[in-house]
Amino acid sequence: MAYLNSNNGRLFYELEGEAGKEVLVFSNSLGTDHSLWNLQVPEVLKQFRVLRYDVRGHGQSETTSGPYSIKLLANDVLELLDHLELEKANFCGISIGGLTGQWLGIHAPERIDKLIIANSAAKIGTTEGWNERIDSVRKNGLASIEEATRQRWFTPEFVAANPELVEEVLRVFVQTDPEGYCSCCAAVRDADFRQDISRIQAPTLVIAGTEDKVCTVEDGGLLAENIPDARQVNLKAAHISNIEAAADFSRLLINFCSS
Ligand SMILES: O=C(O)CCC(=O)CC(=O)O
Repeated sequence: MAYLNSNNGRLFYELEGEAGKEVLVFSNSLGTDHSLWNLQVPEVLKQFRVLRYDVRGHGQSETTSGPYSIKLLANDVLELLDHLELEKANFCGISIGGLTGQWLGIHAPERIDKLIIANSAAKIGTTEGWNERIDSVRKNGLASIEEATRQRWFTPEFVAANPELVEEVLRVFVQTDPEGYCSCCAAVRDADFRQDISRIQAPTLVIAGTEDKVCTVEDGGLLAENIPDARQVNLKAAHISNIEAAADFSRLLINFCSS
């Protein structure tokens, strides 16, 4: 575990695995941190080096003054790769992490080997919806939207069967710095890659959740239809599919990156 000073902000990261293996970078969703990938890492490490980090304003990464942009968040990844002298890597991002992946695929194709965009979209939500969420979090804190978040992130069946796992994810959520969260909400609000995704050259795997109401199967379809070398797989899960369908997610990811 280590820190990098990136664009005047301290970024937390962890690089694991044997030097010489290909690298897979994981980028977390809004209100989570690098621990989101705990269920993937042991399997992935059998074949890849794993680079995880906390998105700016989340976990142990610093909350610099906002609002943020996806370009800023993607440049954090490029600085991390430069710092670790990694010329190219596979990149897997979920939701806001998937937007970061799209930016990298469009603007830094020479740094991205294979791209996995999970539970994301070329445009997520509406300006009004994001502004309402920002106002509500600034006034009432993240705990005030915890229950609604649980319902968007996991199906009721998964919550009932895995209460401790779900509570652990939500514990990270309520501990997230509200200002960091709001600054990232603004980055999601302002991102719209619908006109640009056709420029992504990296082989791309789009993963969607059949029960995801935030980034739908149709949102995944728009990505898969417009990115030239993309295919889509739908998992039976809500928004946080890498946890709700962890084994299938890991298998897909590993098969795709090793093909
Ligand atoms: O999860 C993200 O990174 C952004 C999309 C979102 O609104 C997630 C949520 O809180 O339901």
